[in-house]
Amino acid sequence: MTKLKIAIQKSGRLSDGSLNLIRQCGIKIPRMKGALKAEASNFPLEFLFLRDDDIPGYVQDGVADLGIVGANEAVEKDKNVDTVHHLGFSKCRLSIAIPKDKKYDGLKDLDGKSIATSYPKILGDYLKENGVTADIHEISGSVEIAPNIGLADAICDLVSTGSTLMQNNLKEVESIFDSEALMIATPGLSEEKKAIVDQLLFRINAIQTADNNKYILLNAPKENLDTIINLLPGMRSPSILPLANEEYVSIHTVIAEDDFWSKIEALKEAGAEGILVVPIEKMIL
Ligand SMILES: Nc1ncnc2c1ncn2[C@@H]1O[C@H](COP(=O)(O)OP(=O)(O)OP(=O)(O)O)[C@@H](O)[C@H]1O
Ligand SMILES: O=P(O)(O)OC[C@H]1O[C@H](OP(=O)(O)OP(=O)(O)O)[C@H](O)[C@@H]1O
Ligand SMILES: [Mg+2]
Repeated sequence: MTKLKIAIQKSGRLSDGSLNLIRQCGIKIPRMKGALKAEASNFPLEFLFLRDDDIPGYVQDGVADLGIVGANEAVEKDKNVDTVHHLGFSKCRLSIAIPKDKKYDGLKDLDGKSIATSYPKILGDYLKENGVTADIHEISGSVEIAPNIGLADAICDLVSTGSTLMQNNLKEVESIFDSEALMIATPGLSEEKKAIVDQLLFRINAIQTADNNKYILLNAPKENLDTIINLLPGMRSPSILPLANEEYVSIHTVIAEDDFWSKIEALKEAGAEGILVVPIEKMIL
């Protein structure tokens, strides 16, 4: 039977998100501690647990058919791989930062300076596009320490909350690349393998759609039913159920998480009561 091999990060910022996604897809991974390979028991998928830096290369070469990596790593490694899905977790940005007490009036201030980074390609392309000539000093980790030990004038590294920059007396001056986890694939997979990728993507889409929506239940006075229904753009139209109190009905529908908070005041004003918002596990449109 054809099986797909998927490379995921062994341990680090992508591991939990990758494993959670696979589990939410209903795929069981019997993982032995320390094992670098595992096979799903209920889906034609084999897992390789690797360093994230190696994943784009392994996917290009077909050692793995699929991989989950940050967009930052996928673009930096510049391998011949297809992006098959944006996964929406491990969101961060690649930013240039300088010592907090240094003046900064714009990119031209970086001319002639040295910048330490683990992302020489993304940074190099960005500087070139913006006509800045700086010396890129490649280091593989703990980049934020560089200005404090006289290794470079500035850094270019991943930022999420900004707390690592703050702890190292640095300030973010340019955000140059937005990243999130991507699913990448070897170009030209066989039809059998593509069919398995499609099954996996079907499940992932159902989870992502569910995550972006909420199931909402509320009681509404019958006299304001039209107003309330107009506030609730359901998948098709809301379900209306009778209640013991005949002046009220119960409305059930699905609403985008983002919409919910913007509609809540208007719903209450129209007399909606007993509003329940329930997470959805899977949603197939
Ligand atoms: N602070 C963060 N918040 C969210 N996502 C992040 C953060 N830092 C990194 N990432 C994303 O997670 C990926 C992996 O980050 P991590 O720090 O685990 O890498 P690593 O130390 O290179 O791991 P490895 O040992 O596998 O090489 C990054 O390439 C990026 O896409
Ligand atoms: O803005 P923040 O929320 O502070 O996150 C940014 C930090 O997170 C990542 O490192 P990580 O903590 O994964 O450690 P690593 O350097 O060992 O990869 C990244 O390289 C930054 O240093
Ligand atoms: Mg790495």
